[in-house]
Amino acid sequence: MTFRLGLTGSIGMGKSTTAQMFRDAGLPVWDADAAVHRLYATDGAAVAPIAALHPAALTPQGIDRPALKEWIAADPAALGLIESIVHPLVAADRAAFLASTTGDIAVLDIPLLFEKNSEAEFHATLLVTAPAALQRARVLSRPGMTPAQLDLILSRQMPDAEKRRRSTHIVETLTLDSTRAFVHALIAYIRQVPHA
Ligand SMILES: CC(C)(COP(=O)(O)OP(=O)(O)OC[C@H]1O[C@@H](n2cnc3c(N)ncnc32)[C@H](O)[C@@H]1O)[C@@H](O)C(=O)NCCC(=O)NCCS
Ligand SMILES: Nc1ncnc2c1ncn2[C@@H]1O[C@H](COP(=O)(O)OP(=O)(O)OP(=O)(O)O)[C@@H](O)[C@H]1O
Repeated sequence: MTFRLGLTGSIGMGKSTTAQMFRDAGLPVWDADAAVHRLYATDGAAVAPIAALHPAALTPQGIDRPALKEWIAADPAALGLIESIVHPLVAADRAAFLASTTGDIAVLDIPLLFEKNSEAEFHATLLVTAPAALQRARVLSRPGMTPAQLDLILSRQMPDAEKRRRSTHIVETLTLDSTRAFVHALIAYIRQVPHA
């Protein structure tokens, strides 16, 4: 049995950095965002069904994300329609990854894990978090990001406090060394604890 560890966290909390630490420790990591990028790329499985719903999103490079965002902004039904195509394909990609994984622990990096109420699909969940001021400073240091844009993104994400309540494990990504030590300790802990 492969132990499924769900990894999640809000914008700028250090999810990608932490996922890389699990990779460096030798664990297989599946990335939900990367799966969606594959599905939208040329010949990706979501290209034809999404183009059938919204032809303006079709380009030679696959599905155009800005075109989808315009559609979502203009039509309240759009996101639900996109999700009804993308989510089963993402689930199939994840199932194929898990079926091909022989390791004892697999990490599944899923930005919307709690927003989509998926926690029952994992043996444990790890939330990456940081104090709000550190999160802001990290995100605002990205080129092109403004305080107004960040506030809009944060207002649409589930509050960090709610994610903290729902996760089984939490790591504060204050320094790279302390986070790496936590990652190694969590792997050792999961390997010690008997699970079905
Ligand atoms: C809306 C799209 C075109 C925006 O793409 P873009 O590259 O600009 O941004 P990105 O994918 O990083 O998303 C930005 C933010 O939008 C929010 N978001 C994206 N998808 C969803 C969704 N289905 N429900 C709620 N929020 C969402 C998230 O908070 C995310 O952090 C894209 O996210 C999309 O096609 N989403 C639908 C597919 C989906 O559900 N993906 C989520 C992973 S399964
Ligand atoms: N453990 C850590 N210690 C110190 N700084 C960190 C740590 N993890 C991440 N950071 C810093 O925070 C920034 C954001 O990290 P990262 O890109 O991993 O976040 P993310 O949660 O994946 O973001 P997003 O959800 O926006 O993609 C990085 O530029 C990095 O400098």
